[in-house]
Amino acid sequence: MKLIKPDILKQVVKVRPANSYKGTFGRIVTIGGNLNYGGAIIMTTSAAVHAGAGLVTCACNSANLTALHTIVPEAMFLDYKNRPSLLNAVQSADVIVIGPGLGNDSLASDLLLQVLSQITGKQQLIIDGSALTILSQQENWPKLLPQQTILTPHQMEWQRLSGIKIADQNDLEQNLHVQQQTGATIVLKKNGTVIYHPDQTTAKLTIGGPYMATGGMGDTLAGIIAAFLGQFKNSPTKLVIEAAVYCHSAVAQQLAENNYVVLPTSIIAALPQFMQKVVNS
Ligand SMILES: NC(=O)C1=CN([C@@H]2O[C@H](COP(=O)(O)OP(=O)(O)OC[C@H]3O[C@@H](n4cnc5c(N)ncnc54)[C@H](O)[C@@H]3O)[C@@H](O)[C@H]2O)[C@@H](O)CC1
Ligand SMILES: Nc1ncnc2c1ncn2[C@@H]1O[C@H](COP(=O)(O)OP(=O)(O)O)[C@@H](O)[C@H]1O
Ligand SMILES: [Mg+2]
Repeated sequence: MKLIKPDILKQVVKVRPANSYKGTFGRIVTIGGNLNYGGAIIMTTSAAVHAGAGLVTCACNSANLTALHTIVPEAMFLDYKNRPSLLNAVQSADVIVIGPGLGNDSLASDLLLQVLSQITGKQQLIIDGSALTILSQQENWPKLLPQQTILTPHQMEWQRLSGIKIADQNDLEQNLHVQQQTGATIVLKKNGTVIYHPDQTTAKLTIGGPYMATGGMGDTLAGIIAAFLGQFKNSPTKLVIEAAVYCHSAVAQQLAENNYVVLPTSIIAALPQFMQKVVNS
């Protein structure tokens, strides 16, 4: 299996062209954040903004509006119960993230199914958090996935989806067998995250560590992947996803030199400087 090396960042993160504008760097819609888990979608949204996404709209429970705009005023807001506006925003997005803090009530599963049926071949969809659990409850879920879907399960979410017990998830063949039924990219998150690409190649992360074991860490990764996909369109999707996964843990590892625990919000704040260092190096 390929190990993801530091030079992945230089291959993907490029100096911005002078004649660019916000539309050049991707329209992202993030969907999630119920009454209890507003922080999750705010972190996803903020991570996408700080990782360089051009325009980010967050669709969540309206109770989260003030917090969202206080933490990340660069993001736009949509009430996820307002179906026409949500579908409109989804239609014009380059990348959609669904799931962080979405919860698993009937509104949540309705939203997921509607988004799944609406995505076109030109868009990329990242399914994370609660949306993975909802997906695992659907009959023949692999067939519901549009082209260019990225699933970002932690080990329990992957167990729910694949039926493969956490203890057996180091078995590449078993994971590939399920992945092949989906056509999707699977980012199986753990200490030593493994990415299963649609062409059945795999790539392993060898950085990051237990200082990352904090709620919101995966929500943040989903936002970084979305931002990278939205803006680095000249690189192959495989490399862009690998670079995003590497970047998340590389920032964490750097912060861990002086911090016992690395907060997702600290990673988010450090992203712009970290990415500039990549292009300066
Ligand atoms: N601040 C917030 O609003 C937060 C909201 N969150 C959201 O909460 C929802 C539920 O997600 P959770 O992941 O907490 O709940 P899940 O029920 O999906 O997963 C947690 C369960 O899985 C088990 N588990 C086993 N291996 C694991 C592994 N490697 N990583 C994580 N869990 C493992 C845990 O012991 C626990 O029983 C998601 O929508 C998520 O986005 C979480 O991200 C935490 C922070
Ligand atoms: N011990 C660890 N070593 C390396 N990475 C870790 C460790 N613990 C957590 N992480 C990383 O943190 C993230 C956790 O994702 P997830 O469980 O979905 O978080 P949340 O849903 O709370 O945002 C993943 O990217 C995972 O790889
Ligand atoms: Mg998660």
